[in-house]
Amino acid sequence: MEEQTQPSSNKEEQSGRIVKALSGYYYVRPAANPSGSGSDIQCRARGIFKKRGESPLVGDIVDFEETENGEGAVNAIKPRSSELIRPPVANVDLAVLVFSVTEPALNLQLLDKFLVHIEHAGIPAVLCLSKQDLAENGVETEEAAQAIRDVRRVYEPIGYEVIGTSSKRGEGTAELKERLQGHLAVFAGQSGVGKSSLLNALVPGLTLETNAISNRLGRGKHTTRHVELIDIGGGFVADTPGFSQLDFTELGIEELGSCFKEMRERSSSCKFRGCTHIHEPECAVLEALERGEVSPSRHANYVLFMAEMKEKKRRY
Ligand SMILES: Nc1nc2c(ncn2[C@@H]2O[C@H](COP(=O)(O)OP(=O)(O)OP(=O)(O)O)[C@@H](O)[C@H]2O)c(=O)[nH]1
Ligand SMILES: [Zn+2]
Repeated sequence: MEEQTQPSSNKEEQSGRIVKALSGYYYVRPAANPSGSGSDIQCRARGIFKKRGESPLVGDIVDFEETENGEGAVNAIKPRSSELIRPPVANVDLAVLVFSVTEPALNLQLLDKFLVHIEHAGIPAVLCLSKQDLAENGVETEEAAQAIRDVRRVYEPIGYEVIGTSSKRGEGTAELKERLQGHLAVFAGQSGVGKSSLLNALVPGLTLETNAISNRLGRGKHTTRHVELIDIGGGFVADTPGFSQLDFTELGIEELGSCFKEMRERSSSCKFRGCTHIHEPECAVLEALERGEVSPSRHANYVLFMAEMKEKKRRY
């Protein structure tokens, strides 16, 4: 007991963040020296975690100490503000949902599905509309321009920030980088929307592979691919293809309504407790829908997800 409070000089306990996990090692960036990967300490986790059935996650803030062989040991994990299962990252406090205005075409149903998962995880979301250049001089210019207007009209009033970007032209990337300052963010979005291109635009010198086809054959398919945090200078981004296969297995049917912000806010005004906002009389959500204050596409997707969840429940 006594010894723990008297560390010898080279065993001083430090704090830091796990920025990478690979083959049983945790790479910790010391809080005192956050300058880059050169300062990372390759650590093992103490046996105590295994005994407790816990394991450190990328994103964790930890106490660690350096051991004799130039490596280190993780002694303690600080309480997490959030915990994602897939991708396995702790303390994510911002989700950037990336959707391209075209190629692939903007899919509001998928966007709402992402938002449900993010709301369920309790993480604030920013919507990033990528490939804006294609809305001006692409093959499907008019559709793309319309898609941008639709997203802003539907999502900004609910309280989601929308940032338009073009990695090709370097537009909006400074604004996005500014928004990421001080955060640990996760980028989510379907394959080919331009997530890697955005990260490359945000971080000078970063060279993530950017080609939808080779990604599909390569890293996008590796389910066991390790998670790594990218230091964007004043913030971190978890580079991970996770989130690609979204399903509702972790979500209870009764929780779905609370994952739609505009429904969550109105549900206390519904006549019935536990109102599903689908057929009940004096439902505040249905009334708002009637008045045009709740978006028809959002409500339709809510009804659709509800049906999907019920169907899944029947099958298992
Ligand atoms: N015109 C245009 N094309 C872009 C832009 N950003 C990305 N692309 C192209 O879109 C394709 C996919 O980009 P990636 O950055 O690999 O997309 P990703 O989302 O990382 O894809 P995955 O790794 O499969 O998830 C590539 O051919 C890019 O060149 C952009 O701003 N404008
Ligand atoms: Zn209701």
